[in-house]
Amino acid sequence: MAQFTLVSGSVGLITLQNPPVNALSAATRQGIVDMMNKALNDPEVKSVVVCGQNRIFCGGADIKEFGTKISGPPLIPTIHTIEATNKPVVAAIEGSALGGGLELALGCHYRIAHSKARLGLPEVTLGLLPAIGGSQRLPRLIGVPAAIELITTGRHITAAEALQLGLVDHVTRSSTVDEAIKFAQSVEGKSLDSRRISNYPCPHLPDLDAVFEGVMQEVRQKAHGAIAPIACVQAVRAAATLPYLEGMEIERQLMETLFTSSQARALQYTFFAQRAVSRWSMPSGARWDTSMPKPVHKAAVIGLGTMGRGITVALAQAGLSVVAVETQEKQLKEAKLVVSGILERAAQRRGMAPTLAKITYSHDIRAVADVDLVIEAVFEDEALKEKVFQQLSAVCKPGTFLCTNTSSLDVDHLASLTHNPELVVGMHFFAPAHVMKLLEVVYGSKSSPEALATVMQLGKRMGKVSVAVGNCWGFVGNRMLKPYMEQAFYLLEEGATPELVDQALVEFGFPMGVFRMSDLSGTDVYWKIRKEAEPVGASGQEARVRKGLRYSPLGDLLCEQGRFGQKTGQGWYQYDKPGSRVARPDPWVHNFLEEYRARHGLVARRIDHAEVLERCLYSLINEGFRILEEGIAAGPEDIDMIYVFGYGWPKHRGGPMFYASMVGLAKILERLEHYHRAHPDVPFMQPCSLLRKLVTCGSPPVHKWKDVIKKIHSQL
Ligand SMILES: CCCCCCC/C=C/C(=O)SCCNC(=O)CCNC(=O)[C@H](O)C(C)(C)COP(=O)(O)OP(=O)(O)OC[C@H]1O[C@@H](n2cnc3c(N)ncnc32)[C@H](O)[C@@H]1OP(=O)(O)O
Repeated sequence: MAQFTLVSGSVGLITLQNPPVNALSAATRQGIVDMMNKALNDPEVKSVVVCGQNRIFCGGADIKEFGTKISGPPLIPTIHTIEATNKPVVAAIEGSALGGGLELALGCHYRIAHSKARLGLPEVTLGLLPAIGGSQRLPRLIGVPAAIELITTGRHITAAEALQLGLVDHVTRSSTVDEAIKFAQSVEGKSLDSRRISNYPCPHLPDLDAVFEGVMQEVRQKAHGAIAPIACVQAVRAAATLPYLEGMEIERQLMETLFTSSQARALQYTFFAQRAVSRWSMPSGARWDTSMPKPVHKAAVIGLGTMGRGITVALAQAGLSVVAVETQEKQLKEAKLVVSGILERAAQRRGMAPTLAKITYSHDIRAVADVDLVIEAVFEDEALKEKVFQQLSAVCKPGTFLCTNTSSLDVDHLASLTHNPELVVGMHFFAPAHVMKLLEVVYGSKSSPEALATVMQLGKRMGKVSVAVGNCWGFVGNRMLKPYMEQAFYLLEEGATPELVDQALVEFGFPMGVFRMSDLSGTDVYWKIRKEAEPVGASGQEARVRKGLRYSPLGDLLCEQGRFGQKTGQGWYQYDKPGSRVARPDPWVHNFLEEYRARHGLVARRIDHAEVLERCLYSLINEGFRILEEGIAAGPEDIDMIYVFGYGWPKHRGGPMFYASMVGLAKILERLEHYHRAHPDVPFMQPCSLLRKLVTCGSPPVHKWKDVIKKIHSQL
């Protein structure tokens, strides 16, 4: 797991060997300890270079070992030995030096990085802190403000930025290991007194208390309830105020709390789940590793509204040639300006030339005749999309994949209008499409494995977390959102205010609550969908009943007042002016709710945050179990990644299905039964049979659910 070689007569080269990323597993740590002892005790060795096999220095601690009983030696004593030795030790950083890997490098006397290397302390993203001395050494080396920023965000930085910060001593474009060996030889026998970071005083900051107070406030606000960023600030504060060894003790204590926390488990689950969803499968048995994607060099976007513009940017940034089609001349001109502006600003930020030349604009759909893949992004109107798909099927070259950006329309129906339904796939982007990480990739009953593989690969090229899901109303994300929103309306009927519901959800960790979110995206978006699904007043239904089931018309009544949310300056909240982002509670809404309750004989009661969370979240989770049972999502990880990357579910809670497993499936079942007894006319509260089955099977951990689902399907 680590190899020792004597090179150039006097340099001990220690190579970490644990593919794919040389993570610091127990065996690798043992290897480092043994090889370092060998090097430091060998009189022939005058200097040491540490590097990683396969051009990657080290991806940090082995995340798979977290949550198991940790064996193997700790690294802190060895890092102290490295720092204290009189033989110069040089870290040769290629690929990545992350987490524990960078902490090891910080214990070395010199760091030489390849120009393409990436460095960072991303422990916070796993619910931890850099606890191999990183929280104490980094601020001593690069100063408190820069260290806080890197440690609390977990951001990976380039070698150039690392050089600028003083994190590395030299950046090279040639062989890093060769340079490190030459350099190590050049400093053999020289004093290392000025190279031991733990001896450095932390650079002085005037008004330290005020700085940390401000930082803590900012970090708390961004953390949405995550505890690791707070602990990171506390650890850096210890570095800034205490001698090194006392700071190390604070680092250890903070880590002890974080290491076993449910947040760390959730974040580590998310790390692996994000990677697991790329290994997709279809109910037919087709899989990611047996289905070949087709190359896509040139793509087209049809419709240049907000979504189409974002998709055009995402495709261009992924390096594709794009044909952007918009039939309305004014919209086309405006889109061109907006797309160019976004690409120019992004290129400026990255110090690169913009990719404008890759986009051609047209108002004629025939311009897409030679593209490999089309993404239709016209207005969410079934008749309009039908027409576009018929046109596309007629004008595109044979074999062109036809994709629809829809949030709820039937992919199979659109496919049925084309000559080759096997080439049709849904691509549900989230606004803004060039920013949001999630892409729901919807395969229809006729979509070929090749089509799905192609679109999943395209999603990866665009930097998306792409999740393959089956075709049903709302797919996974919006389908689960329906019961969540429905419960929020019922809570208003029963006595809650939009502020109370939203506050409970924000305290849970969402960036905003359901009503603020609805105002932001436009209250009329779901109004339109509701009107289509359940026409108001059809067959003389009562206002609060649809098809014999409970219905809340509150959202419809709000829209009838022209209160479409932020864009109109009024919705569930009031805003200073249309488009303003500052939401304030609105007495008009409170009055509107009171009048509504009075009209329907409803008596307001006190509703607490626990009830809001149980009703909104458990009904959403229940629908998630139905989705798993029906095979619309292949596993709980797929649902969780959709919610984390597309719907603002707090990452430190791992996604709704992981959260359910942490709460306890028996408790979720018991509460759903309770609410269903109280509201038998709300089918979303009726516990799904998969949930019952899992509870009967002893509530297995989330990674075992697939086995239970498979068993259910094989029994059907
Ligand atoms: C014993 C107790 C010690 C306590 C120490 C506490 C202090 C230190 C803590 C840490 O160091 S925590 C770990 C910090 N490191 C990270 O967060 C880095 C995580 N990895 C990445 O960001 C990326 O993987 C990468 C290194 C940038 C490489 O990216 P790339 O896109 O090239 O490959 P991936 O698909 O992401 O990964 C390939 C493969 O490797 C697995 N993997 C990656 N990193 C780790 C790791 N640190 N531990 C275990 N496994 C890791 C990853 O899951 C992939 O596996 P498969 O999914 O393909 O099976």
